[in-house]
Amino acid sequence: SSLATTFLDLPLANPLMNASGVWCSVASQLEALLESESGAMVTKSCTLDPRNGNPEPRYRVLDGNKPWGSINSMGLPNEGFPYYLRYTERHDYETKPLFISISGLTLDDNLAMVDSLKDAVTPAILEINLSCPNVPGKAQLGYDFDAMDTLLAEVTSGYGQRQLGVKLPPYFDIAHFDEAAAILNRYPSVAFVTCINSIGNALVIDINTESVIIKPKDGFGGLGGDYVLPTALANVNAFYRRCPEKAVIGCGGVKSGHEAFLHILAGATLVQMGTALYEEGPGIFTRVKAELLEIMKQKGYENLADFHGKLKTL
Ligand SMILES: O=C(O)c1[nH]c(=O)[nH]c(=O)c1I
Repeated sequence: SSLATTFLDLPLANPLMNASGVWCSVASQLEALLESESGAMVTKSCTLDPRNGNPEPRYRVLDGNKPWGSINSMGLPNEGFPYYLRYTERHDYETKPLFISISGLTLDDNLAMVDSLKDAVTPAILEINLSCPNVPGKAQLGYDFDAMDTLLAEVTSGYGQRQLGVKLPPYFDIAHFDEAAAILNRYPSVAFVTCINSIGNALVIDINTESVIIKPKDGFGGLGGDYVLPTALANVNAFYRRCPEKAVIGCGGVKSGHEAFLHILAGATLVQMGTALYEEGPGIFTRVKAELLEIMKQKGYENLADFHGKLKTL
């Protein structure tokens, strides 16, 4: 069996990569991802200028010894767009593809970053984050369909119809899947969707301290890990069914070959890891690769195409 795949006509050794935001904010982390066995990698969502982000503690795993998931309200800390643009200029694209994630605070900031990327003519693949839930006072684009439509119209024309993708928040209503997909399908150059970002504004309470466990936003933060897997699979499959011309990248609740297999069965071409990578480090890619291969062997699948998107219904 083989994990080899392609994405936007690029060859990948395997479908596994990090989720934006995890182990990808600074050069040392990006170099560790490059050296890891991931098939691809993505940078931390960036703004035009560097940001410190929210006060700490701003990331916690829940039930520490056996983390069922995580909650975070990082607040978009990042080194600023120029830092990541410089990394795209020195990345080794022969080793693995690189995605660059942007999350501008304004439409103009997003357009400025897109314009610089277009001029840079870099092989890096643009993933526009429409779903950061943790910038106080800023509603996320993914839940404002008019704003999302406007952004995509401006960005796709600004990017000269070059292929790009969007990172979406989870949706929980069939009508919302329909509406979001209808907008996305009007932009053929949006070649992929990454589902899902964290489930926004959850609240974790510690019974011993009778307190919330992260400092920003009175403890409200994005949920990741085991808790989000069924929602992640639903969003992957919903957009896989509704956007036949686009690829879907699955993200949410992947911590072993098992969940990676489920995401691919549901329609994901690539699979991202966030919480599990945060807790285990880049060695996780070696483990999950072996686990996924083992499951494929048990089931008699030679390659990913043998089961990609082949989820059965009853
Ligand atoms: O708080 C963050 O930095 C953050 N946290 C998330 O869970 N998703 C995001 O897209 C972002 I930009």
